[in-house]
Amino acid sequence: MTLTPLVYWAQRHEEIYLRVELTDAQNIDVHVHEKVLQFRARGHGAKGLNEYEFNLEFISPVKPEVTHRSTQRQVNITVRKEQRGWWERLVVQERKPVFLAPDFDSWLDESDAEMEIREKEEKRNRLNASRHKEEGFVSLKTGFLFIYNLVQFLGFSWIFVNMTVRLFIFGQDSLYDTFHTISDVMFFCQILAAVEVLNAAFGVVRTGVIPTLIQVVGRNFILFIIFGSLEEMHNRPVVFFVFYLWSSIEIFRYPFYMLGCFNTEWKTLTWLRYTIWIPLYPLGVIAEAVAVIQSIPIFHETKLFSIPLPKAIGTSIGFSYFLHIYLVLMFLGLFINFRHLYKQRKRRFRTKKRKAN
Ligand SMILES: CCCCCCCCCCCCC/C=C/C(=O)SCCNC(=O)CCNC(=O)[C@H](O)C(C)(C)COP(=O)(O)OP(=O)(O)OC[C@H]1O[C@@H](n2cnc3c(N)ncnc32)[C@H](O)[C@@H]1OP(=O)(O)O
Repeated sequence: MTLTPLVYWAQRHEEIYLRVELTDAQNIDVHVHEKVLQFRARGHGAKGLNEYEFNLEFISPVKPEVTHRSTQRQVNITVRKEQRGWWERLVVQERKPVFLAPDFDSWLDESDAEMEIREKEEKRNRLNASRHKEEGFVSLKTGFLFIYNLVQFLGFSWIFVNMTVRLFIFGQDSLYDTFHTISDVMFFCQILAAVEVLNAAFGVVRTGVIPTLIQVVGRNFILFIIFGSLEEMHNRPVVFFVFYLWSSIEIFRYPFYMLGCFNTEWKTLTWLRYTIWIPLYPLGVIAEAVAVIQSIPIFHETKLFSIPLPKAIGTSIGFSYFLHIYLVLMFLGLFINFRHLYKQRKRRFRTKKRKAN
C-alpha cells in the first residue's frame, strides 16, 4: 500500500511552496513532468519510518526545475509557475486530495502577496540607491585623491629634477640660489599639503591626524617663517638641503598613493615609500634644525616677531627664545613621526607577507 505524507502548500505570484511532513527524509526524489509533481522519499511520517510518496497535478503549467531542501523536520519544495499570476487552487481536480492542506505559516492572500512584492521591490530600490550613492562617493573620493597626489607629484618632481639639473650644471653655485628658483613651487605644494591634514581629520584616508599635522606644520614653519620671512636666509645652502630632502621622499610617496587609488602597487615603489624615510627623515630634521639655528641670531638682531612688553618692564620677548623651544619640539616631532612611520612600515609589510602566505 502507498503511504502519503501530509503536505502543506502556499503560493506567491511566481512560486508554489510545498512543505512535506517527513522527518529525517532520505533518498528524496522529486520532479515535475507536464504539470505533475511526483515525490518519493524515505522518512518518518504518520506511519513511522517508511517509503512515502504523492503526486500532484497542478492547475496551471509550472517550470520543470524543482528545488528542495530537507531539514530534520520536513522537506521544503519550491516550484516556479510557468506564468506569473494567482491560482484559484493548487490542483486540477476541484476536490483537493486529503493529504493536502494550506500552510498557514507562509499563507498569504493575493493582496498581501502583492504588498510583499512591493515591499521587496522598495527594499531593493533603496539598497540600489544607497549602493549607487556609495559608489558615487567612492569614485569622487578616488578622483579627488588621485588628482591631489598627481599635482603634488608633478610639483615635487619639478623641484627635484630642477635642483638636480642645476647642481650638475652650476655645481656648488646652485646651492646659493635655491630659494629664488624653487620657492614658488615649494610654497604652492606646501600650502596644498594642508589638504592632507583635512583628509586625515575627516577620515578620507586611513591615517593619524597628529603625525600629518606635525609634518605639515613643521615644514610650513621652516618654509614660511625661517626661510620666507628672513631675506638673509634666502641665499644659504641649507635651503638646498632642506628642499632636496623633502622632495626626495615625496617623489616616491605621491606616486605610491596614486597607484593606491586604483588598488594597485609597484613593489619597488612600495618598498621605497616605506624605507627611504629611514635615512631621510632624520637628515631632513637635522637640516631643518641647522636652518633654525642659523636664523636665531638674525631674529635676535632684527627683533622680527618679538613681542614687546609694557614700557615699565622695558624689554621684549624675542622670537629667538621661542626658536630654542621649537628646536626641542622638532626632535619630539621627529620621534613621534619616526614611530608612526615605523608602525606603518611594519603594518604594510606584515599584511603583505600574510597575503603572500
Ligand atoms: C601639533 C603640531 C605641532 C607642531 C610641532 C612642530 C614640530 C615639528 C617637527 C617635525 C618636523 C618634521 C618636518 C619634516 C621633515 C621632512 O619631511 S624630512 C624628509 C623626509 N620626510 C618624510 O619621510 C615624511 C614624509 N611624510 C609622510 O610620510 C606623511 O606625511 C606622514 C603623515 C608622516 C605619514 O604618512 P601616513 O599617511 O600616515 O602613512 P601612509 O602609510 O603613507 O598612509 C596611510 C594610509 O593612508 C593612505 N593615504 C595617505 N595619504 C594618502 C593620499 N594622499 N592619497 C591616497 N591615499 C593616502 C595610504 O595609502 C595608506 O592606506 P593603506 O594603503 O590602505 O594602508
